[in-house]
Amino acid sequence: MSIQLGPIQYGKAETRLVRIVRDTARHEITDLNVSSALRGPFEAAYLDGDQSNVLPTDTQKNSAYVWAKKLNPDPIEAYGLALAHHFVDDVPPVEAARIEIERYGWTRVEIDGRPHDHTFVRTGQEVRTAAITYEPAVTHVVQGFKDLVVLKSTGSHFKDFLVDEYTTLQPTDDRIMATSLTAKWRITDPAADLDWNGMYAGVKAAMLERFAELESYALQQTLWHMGRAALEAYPAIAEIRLVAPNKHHFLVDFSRFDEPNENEVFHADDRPYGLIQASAVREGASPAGDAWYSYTGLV
Ligand SMILES: O=c1[nH]c(=O)c2[nH]c(=O)[nH]c2[nH]1
Repeated sequence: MSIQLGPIQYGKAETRLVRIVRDTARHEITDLNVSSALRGPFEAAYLDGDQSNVLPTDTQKNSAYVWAKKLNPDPIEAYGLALAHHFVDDVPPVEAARIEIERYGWTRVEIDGRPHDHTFVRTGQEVRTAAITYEPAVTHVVQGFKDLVVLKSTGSHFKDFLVDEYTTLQPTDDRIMATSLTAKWRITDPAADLDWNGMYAGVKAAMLERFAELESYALQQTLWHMGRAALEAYPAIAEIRLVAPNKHHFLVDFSRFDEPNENEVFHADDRPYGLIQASAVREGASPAGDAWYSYTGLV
């Protein structure tokens, strides 16, 4: 019986770093969770415990800190690309690097309507994500977000579904649609001057507009149209993947009470939930390669 070593990668996961830009009295904050993974000829470390090719994960953590100092890590995609280039270009024998970043949002506290220079409040909205894979013959950036909680209180139907002897669900022409959306979109070999923050805001806005305006007959349909909206808005995006738990809101039965309940009071159930996944791919797009080969599973 022959047992072979399979695919390997190693690195430092979840380096929490906060960068303050304080060149003026008006500070800027970038709050990150950074993971790096190196890919290359590291078999000896696994097979024999030979560390001669192994750049310690502790060093990778330090590099994440130093690169956050060298350059303001905003946009996170440019920071991730620079860090990946460092590992591959400066550290033989590293052959490819994967950088995964979560960015937590902060906005300025407002006092008497004026944004404060150095006091911030965490935004409860989505976590922005980026995954950079530098190989180096090809570069993939997967930009995205997770935990974007959205809800529409009407404009959603679910009816005419397949029914068998176990089906109890009632059809509806007016329900709440809500989800906590994860979206990731791939740009392969991005242009050097790509406006990452602009693309992020634009994709999010395009998807939210479609979510709001599409008369929905299923979460599946809504996701497909949201994904299409992103690809329509940005030709540089090769494909997009969406994951959406259907956050069910069940109408509370008021038949025992002396009150009507005309789609006004719901029970927000947390589990089980439908879990709907979708993707949209541009025809003729460059191949995905290892763009989706994840390290931490966080982004
Ligand atoms: O949008 C929906 N898609 C489904 O597949 C489904 N299944 C279900 O029970 N409710 C819903 N809603």
